[in-house]
Amino acid sequence: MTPEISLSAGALSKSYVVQNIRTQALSDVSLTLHPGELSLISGPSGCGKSTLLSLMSGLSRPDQGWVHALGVDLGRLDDAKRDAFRLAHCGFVFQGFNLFPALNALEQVQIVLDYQGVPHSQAQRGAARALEMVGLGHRRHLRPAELSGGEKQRVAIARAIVKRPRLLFADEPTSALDSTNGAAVTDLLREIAHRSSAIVVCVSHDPRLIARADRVLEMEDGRLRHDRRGRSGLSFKEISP
Ligand SMILES: Nc1ncnc2c1ncn2[C@@H]1O[C@H](COP(=O)(O)OP(=O)(O)OP(=O)(O)O)[C@@H](O)[C@H]1O
Repeated sequence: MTPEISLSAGALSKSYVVQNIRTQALSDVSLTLHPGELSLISGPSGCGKSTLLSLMSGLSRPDQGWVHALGVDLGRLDDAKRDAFRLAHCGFVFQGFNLFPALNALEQVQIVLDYQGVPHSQAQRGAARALEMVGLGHRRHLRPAELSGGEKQRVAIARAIVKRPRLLFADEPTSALDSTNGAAVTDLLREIAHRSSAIVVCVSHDPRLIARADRVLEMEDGRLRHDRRGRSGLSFKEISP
């Protein structure tokens, strides 16, 4: 049976201690994200967006609270099992693209399936399909130095979706892009959510992206403040402190 596509967190808190000074990055955050939607986590610098993404994706552990992903309580997994969970079910897109300079676009994407032990020709077909999905089929033989910033980010997205993850996390995926490319990348992430019924979560402090998301979660001082429908603009929920 296919597991239900679900991602929920309850009462998440996280602080960091540096040189005996404690910073409360996240305080008592609860939320449920829905499949088939692009959810945007927005808010000013330092409000806890990346920390929330990191906890929701199992990259780090909360001080308090829980995360349930695809029916799995991530807090009950040891580090090796959380790594295996992420490898199997999560895709990641970061601001800096993180592409290998020597590999062409097809190879950048294919390497993910090679690493999973998928047979070569199947991996090549899968990588080509993912590049088609992001509109880069015709650019598959180019290396990063020969691609624009927007194209590089689309290769990074193809790499993140090639194994068809149920959960896709993007941290500031548009901050290195101009507004046209930023909008195109955001639209692509939304399209991926709609087409694949994945849960797509994007962290950004770029206010221009708010109108392009299905749902906008606004953070301030480590807390969720507003939860509203972005594109329809129909519902709006104020979260009391
Ligand atoms: N590894 C860390 N060590 C110490 N403090 C940290 C660490 N990571 C985050 N913080 C602090 O926690 C707070 C929240 O940081 P976080 O990166 O989650 O915010 P953010 O909203 O994503 O910020 P930005 O938009 O600038 O990326 C900030 O005060 C930050 O300085």
